[in-house]
Amino acid sequence: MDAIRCENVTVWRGSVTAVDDVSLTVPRGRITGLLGPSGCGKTTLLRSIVGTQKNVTGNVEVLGAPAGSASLRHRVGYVTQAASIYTDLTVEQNVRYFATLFGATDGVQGALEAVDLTARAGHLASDLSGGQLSRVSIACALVTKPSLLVLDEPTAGLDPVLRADLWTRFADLAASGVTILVSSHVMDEADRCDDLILMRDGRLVAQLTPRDLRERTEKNNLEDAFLTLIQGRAA
Ligand SMILES: Nc1ncnc2c1ncn2[C@@H]1O[C@H](COP(=O)(O)OP(=O)(O)OP(=O)(O)O)[C@@H](O)[C@H]1O
Repeated sequence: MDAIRCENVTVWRGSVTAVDDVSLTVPRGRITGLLGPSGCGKTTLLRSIVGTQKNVTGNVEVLGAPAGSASLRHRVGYVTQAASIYTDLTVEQNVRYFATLFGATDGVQGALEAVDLTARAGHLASDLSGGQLSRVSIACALVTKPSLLVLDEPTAGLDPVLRADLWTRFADLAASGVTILVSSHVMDEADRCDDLILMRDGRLVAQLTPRDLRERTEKNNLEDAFLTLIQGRAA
């Protein structure tokens, strides 16, 4: 069974069709990258999948249940673009808070290690840099041990070493059976994914593997390949 099934999903935000008749599936236990230019509808689609988006038409099913169902709350982790943590708590207190809510306090140290924040565990979140705050958010999601982890541009603003570390961590999680859906507008991250969902102007451009994208467009560079795909569609 697929982790996510979207059928004819359309979302209006104000006068904008942020997601326009998108149908796709996300397989379990793999890393699926949701890629496309800024404003193409990635966040809106992710919000529809985790059940926080209003005005969604069509059908969104997650782990066999309708998106947003109460039964999914303990099974889906969502890391938003803006860090959603308590700035008056320390790094460790933030992670421990979410761990306690989900009955997973044994994973606190592991989650801190995964995002390389063990040395900052006792620091107040208000004293952290933007990149460090993002990493606390990721640790708060990791510690809940979700079956599906949805991450909205988690590597934005991180240095290349940390980005590489995080992608390795995502690969480890996927290998352990966790489904990962991760958005990015940086095409060089596409190579880290098993499958790609490419969007533009609210619409699904293609769903394929990085290898298929290269073969279909005869471009080795994935940024060029994406552009070629779009231009081919526009022609
Ligand atoms: N609260 C809102 N009200 C009205 N329109 C919105 C709102 N939020 C987003 N939009 C519009 O919906 C469209 C999709 O936005 P969305 O944030 O989903 O894109 P995105 O691909 O995630 O962009 P980015 O990569 O910059 O985060 C855009 O045209 C945006 O201007």
